[in-house]
Amino acid sequence: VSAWSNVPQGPPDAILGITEAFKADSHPQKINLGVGAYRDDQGKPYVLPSVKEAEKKVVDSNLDKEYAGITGVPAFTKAALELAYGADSAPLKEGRIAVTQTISGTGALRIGGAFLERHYPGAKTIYIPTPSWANHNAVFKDSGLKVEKYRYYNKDTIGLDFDGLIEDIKSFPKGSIVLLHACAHNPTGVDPTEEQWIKIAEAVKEGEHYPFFDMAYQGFASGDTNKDAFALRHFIKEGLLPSLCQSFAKNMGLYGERVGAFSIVCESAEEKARVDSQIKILVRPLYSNPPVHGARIASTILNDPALNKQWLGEVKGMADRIITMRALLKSNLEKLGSKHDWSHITSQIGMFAYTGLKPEQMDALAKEHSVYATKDGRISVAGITSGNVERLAESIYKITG
Ligand SMILES: Cc1[nH+]cc(COP(=O)(O)O)c(/C=N/[C@@H](CC(=O)O)C(=O)O)c1O
Repeated sequence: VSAWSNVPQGPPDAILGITEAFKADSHPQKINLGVGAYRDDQGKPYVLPSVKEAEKKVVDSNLDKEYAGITGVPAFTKAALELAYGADSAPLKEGRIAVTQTISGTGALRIGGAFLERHYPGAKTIYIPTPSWANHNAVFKDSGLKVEKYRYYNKDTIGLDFDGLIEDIKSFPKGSIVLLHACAHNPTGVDPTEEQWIKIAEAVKEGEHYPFFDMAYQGFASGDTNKDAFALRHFIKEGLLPSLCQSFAKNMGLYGERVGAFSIVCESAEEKARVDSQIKILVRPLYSNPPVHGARIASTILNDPALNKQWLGEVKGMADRIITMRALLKSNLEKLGSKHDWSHITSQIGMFAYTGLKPEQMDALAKEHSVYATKDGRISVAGITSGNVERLAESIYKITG
């Protein structure tokens, strides 16, 4: 008998499975609002011109294909830190930030989870928002951490449950690990205001909790990379020593190149050296060292002033297109005479809109209208175009009135 006869059939991935269903649909105007990947106004994947330019430079430099170090391409990780923490960041200038290149954002979360599981002095439990990115739970569980939740989203106001969030953070056992979405919360698109972030930092500091940031959308939320890094940089100004997971999948469109970074702000350069040595010991038996091509593209963009400027313009262009599609969807729903308040569609930020539609309504959207999105009512706004927004609004209106 085969060794695998008792392997059970597992469920399709909540997010990536939507694309399978979309592909199977033959409707000529089908719409895919599932996976959080940017599309242009023709509904096509977008390779940023700055990325094409940078890739040409990389290829023309005839680099070898030798192994990168365990922590990846140094010119990339150095520039990734500067993008996130800011050129004038104190810990950065004092050489106190340990960093490794990772297999995109998921890899950063996994390395971070595994590092905390192995070295965190407190309880090996991580508190994640309700709701959070569908994959967070499995990433941290598979890292060996216990996953608990804190209140984040208020379904009545379709906004932030700020009081609940603060109450929960204050109720955690002292020194708990708290996962925070730095910007463009997935799936709700609801972010704390800067004033609320200041209060969240106070609550985290008061409880001596450990802040673990997931920043998968820097620049993609507001169109301004510095603005989107406000929470992370404020926590550091307050003397907190966070971990950070970065992804260049969305803001550079490097989805399939798997470019990311994981960093830990340490108390001193000496501590950073010890932490760095343990990160290497953790990465080496996992995948030894990361792929160089995507990191070389990202590093070329970040380290070349002209390309960096061009890239920032392109990121802002993506963010602006999303903001325009939010406004178009809302105005189309209103034009149809919908009685609902759709202001959350434009007040939310980043790749996703949390519509408030129920799972059975999302099912009906797919079955009756060939509009595909995840059951939780999240739609990837990037999938909306000026060509499909009217049909989308009609479909939602027919279901919600
Ligand atoms: C918050 C968050 N963190 C990390 C990731 C991982 O991205 P990576 O490609 O590993 O850099 C994603 C991806 N989110 C979209 C795609 C996915 O689910 O993989 C999504 O939510 O659709 C996130 O939304």
